Amino acid sequence: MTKMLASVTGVAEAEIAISGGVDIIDLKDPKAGALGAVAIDTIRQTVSSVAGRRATSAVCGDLPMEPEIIRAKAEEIAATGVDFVKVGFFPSGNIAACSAALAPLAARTKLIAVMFADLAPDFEFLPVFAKDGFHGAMVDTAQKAKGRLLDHLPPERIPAFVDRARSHGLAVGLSGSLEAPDIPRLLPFAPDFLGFRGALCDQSERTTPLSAEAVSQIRDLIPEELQPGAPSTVDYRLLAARGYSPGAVDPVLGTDKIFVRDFVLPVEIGAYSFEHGHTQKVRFDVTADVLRVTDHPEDMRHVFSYDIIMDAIRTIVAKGHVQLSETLAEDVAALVLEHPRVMSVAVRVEKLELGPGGVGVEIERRKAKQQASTTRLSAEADALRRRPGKKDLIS
Ligand SMILES: O=C[C@H](O)COP(=O)(O)O
Repeated sequence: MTKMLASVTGVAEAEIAISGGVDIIDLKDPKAGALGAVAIDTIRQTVSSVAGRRATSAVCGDLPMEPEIIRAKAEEIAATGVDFVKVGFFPSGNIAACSAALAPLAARTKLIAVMFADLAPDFEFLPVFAKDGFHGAMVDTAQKAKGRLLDHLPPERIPAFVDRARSHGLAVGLSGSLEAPDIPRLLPFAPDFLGFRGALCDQSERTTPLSAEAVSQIRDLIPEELQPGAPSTVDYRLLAARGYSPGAVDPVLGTDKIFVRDFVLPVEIGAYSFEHGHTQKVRFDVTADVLRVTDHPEDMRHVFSYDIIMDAIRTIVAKGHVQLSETLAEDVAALVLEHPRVMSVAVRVEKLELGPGGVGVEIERRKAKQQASTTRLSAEADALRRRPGKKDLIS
């Protein structure tokens, strides 16, 4: 289950975050750069105030990539008792040396390597961090005024980071000026946590104080793990809004058609040899029948984002050459139908460079009985309640 990390400046904001249901309290000074460190005493006071009610982390700062500087700062922060120490790795020839310098500390403290989507991150360092004992790796953005995570690391490139980190046993975090509409687009990658600061502040201005209302709105978009023994009064309509438990949705509300039209991408596709080794323009038209969760949609909790459809298409296309239009259509339909609120989907795949206008295929696929997913969720919920206490990678 993906957890929510909130970057806070100290005790007062930590309490706002805890009250809003945040899972990880991250100490950071948003006025001191992308990874601005807060004073050691502030970290100590906040860790003491949180007193184990939540996991805690703290950043080392935008430090030069000098092994001894990095090691000394990380040791100092680890001594405050935080659960995780976040170390920023900026482009340099010294990354491997900095990672190695932290290996002794990594043996006794959970270190998170922070890479930056807007600074051409080299994910070849992920196995290096793992070798040196890091607990996890995350991608953030360094230049907060220059776009969000997905502007620099598009959805189709996220699996390269997540899968690579996971294959080396690293916990995975995603952050970088994330906003509410980013959340349903990132949850399918099942990161261990999503990190926020800007979206938790008034006017999304990360240097202003944390807003309880903003924290709550972001929290509501990330399904919380049902705590063992939690009361059964889970708001299934809200879970449905996040793509869970369609069975709990009021059948009277019916479905809406969410569509993507004339989405043209360069695609490596075709069975003929002359179609290999290059791309051709392919137009996608997709219409999904999505269970409604309210007749008064107010925010991202209540909608199914068409971005999810486009991300699904981009992710499939990024995998490489596809022989048949039919295969491409089936793959897109299957990925869109994975979303629990999608009941059926029509997919049209059209090659635009081969025929008089276009040639291709159109399919419609319906989800297998929705009871399966409802049964699945209630079974999951029951299992979570019974579970004595699952060890999370981030906990
Ligand atoms: O990981 C948490 C970061 O502090 C995210 O900050 P941001 O949302 O302002 O990019």
